[in-house]
Amino acid sequence: MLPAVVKLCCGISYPHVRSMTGKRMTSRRVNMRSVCNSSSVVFCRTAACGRGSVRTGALSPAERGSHHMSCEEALNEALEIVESTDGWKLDLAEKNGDVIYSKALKGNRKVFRLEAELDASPEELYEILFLRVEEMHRWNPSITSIRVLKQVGRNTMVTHEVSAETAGNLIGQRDFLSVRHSSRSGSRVYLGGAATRFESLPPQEGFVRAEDGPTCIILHALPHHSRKSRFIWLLNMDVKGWLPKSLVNKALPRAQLDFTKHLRHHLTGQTQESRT
Ligand SMILES: CC(C)CCC[C@@H](C)[C@H]1CC[C@H]2[C@@H]3CC=C4C[C@@H](O)CC[C@]4(C)[C@H]3CC[C@]12C
Repeated sequence: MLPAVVKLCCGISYPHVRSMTGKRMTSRRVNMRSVCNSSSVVFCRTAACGRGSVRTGALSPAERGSHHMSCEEALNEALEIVESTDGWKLDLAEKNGDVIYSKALKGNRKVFRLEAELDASPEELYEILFLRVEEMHRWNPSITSIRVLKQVGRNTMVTHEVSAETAGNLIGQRDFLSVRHSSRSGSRVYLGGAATRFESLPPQEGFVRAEDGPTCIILHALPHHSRKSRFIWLLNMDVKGWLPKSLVNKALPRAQLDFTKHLRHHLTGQTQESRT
């Protein structure tokens, strides 16, 4: 009952989600769910009543569409995809050990799973990738800006992201409107995201609004290393616009490798800073 109420009052829709997998999530992750549940309730209450710093208001039934998903369902959906064992093919393998696997979901949408090892603890990465998400454009030239439009507690936020128009990016500039959510299970940190609609920020003129998610990042500490993590990132993106699939499916894993490269570079700077 509660999830249904949550979804109803949330006014956040994930139109593409169900058509993609054709099923709903089961509650496998008991401890994670309880963390998520509490924050999504707060989130939805705030969204529906317009309390908090940004008034969102409730979306009209037409805007809402017929498919709803709560933040936690989106994260679970992404985890289900990333942890599935069938259908993955090696897409790219870098000399430094970074690998990307890809898999076609129903509807022939390709998703990508990057696996890398990073010199930072899950906690440090959580700080960089979630708490300080608005600073990402400073160290990642693929991103022009990220704004937190709404923050609900520590674990959930609505963000607007604009990707950069860089020479290496064959796809062109995009903007995204996502709900982002974090949760933990022991020493693991999960970051989830999915495209959403937000009344006060309809698609912008001159921008192609792409849809990110359901997507997730899993951060977990490597055994016997206090400052090393395994970084697993599911990229599940509909870039929209008329583009050949072959081009998109080349650009997306490239974008993942670039992201990881910039993140590493940023981490090196941070380590030097903390030593001086
Ligand atoms: C190829 C073109 C279209 C897109 C290139 C830019 C892509 C790689 C950028 C644009 C927006 C970015 C996302 C913006 C916000 C977050 C939330 C954070 O907690 C983890 C990283 C994550 C999920 C970023 C991953 C990289 C991202 C998806």
